[in-house]
Amino acid sequence: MSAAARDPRRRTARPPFGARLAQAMAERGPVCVGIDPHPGLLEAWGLADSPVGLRDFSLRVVEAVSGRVAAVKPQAAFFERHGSAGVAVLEEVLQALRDAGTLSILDVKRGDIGSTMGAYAQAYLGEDAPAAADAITVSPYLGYGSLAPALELACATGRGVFVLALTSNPEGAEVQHARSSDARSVAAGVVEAVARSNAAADKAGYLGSVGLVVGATTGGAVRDLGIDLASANAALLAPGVGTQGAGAAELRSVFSGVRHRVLASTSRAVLEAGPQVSGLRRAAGQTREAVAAALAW
Ligand SMILES: O=c1ccn([C@@H]2O[C@H](COP(=O)(O)O)[C@@H](O)[C@H]2O)c(=O)[nH]1
Repeated sequence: MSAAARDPRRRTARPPFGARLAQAMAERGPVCVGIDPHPGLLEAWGLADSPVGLRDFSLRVVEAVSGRVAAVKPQAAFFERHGSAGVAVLEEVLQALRDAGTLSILDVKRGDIGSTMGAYAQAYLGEDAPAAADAITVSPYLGYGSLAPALELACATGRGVFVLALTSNPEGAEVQHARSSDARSVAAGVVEAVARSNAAADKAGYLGSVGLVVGATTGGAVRDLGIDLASANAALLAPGVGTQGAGAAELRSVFSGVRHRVLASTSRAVLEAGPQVSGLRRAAGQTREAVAAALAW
């Protein structure tokens, strides 16, 4: 491979992630299905808790939902727990999604000092990286500026990032709801930073490629913290739908005024309908219909 081809910043003809996601949501609705191969789910599907079982599980999900939902979100942790063989399966799953023309959002929640963040960015957002996804989740809690290498590489390769703002777990509030001396909450600061990152796309009339993670379980936090989600020109990845308790009412209430930006994410609630591809497909379709109705899609 030439040095130019190895350069992870090599510009690509791929359209920006924000535009690709907006198109996928317009065509396939506002749902993302997670691939979370929990040991209990592998057992329930009659599969071994091994890289072989992991591969069978994940590729069945890809077969069931590709082309039927806007995006698929593999959870890296469930692959990494199988060591290097599990990571090889993750790379295969990401390739299968590419082959199927379905957007991948790799849930890795990376965040580190800028120089190390550059290496993470090359691993997941580099042009020819084996584990490249269309987008990844990142954590801004080492400072939003530390994410710059990921934002820059995503922009160069037509990929995206989703920045954790208000996570779906109850423990997130102790950090994300904290207020600084000017009374602004940490989460509101993250949303403002994302709005700045997406400003050029906004001006050009496109959805930005820097999304936000806002859990569907976060109740009145968006309102109580005075967060203006609409200002961010960002897709809103909303985990927490299904097993964590959020449904139609929560989606309507948390995302009032920004419903058209929401990409609702659900994993176990669909995966429990396996192991048959037909069952998974039916569950994903029902979720898509229910979420679309809730968000008046
Ligand atoms: O705030 C967040 C961010 C990410 N997640 C991830 O989404 C899925 C949720 O799985 P379910 O089975 O639908 O509960 C999982 O991979 C989480 O790590 C989240 O839940 N909340």
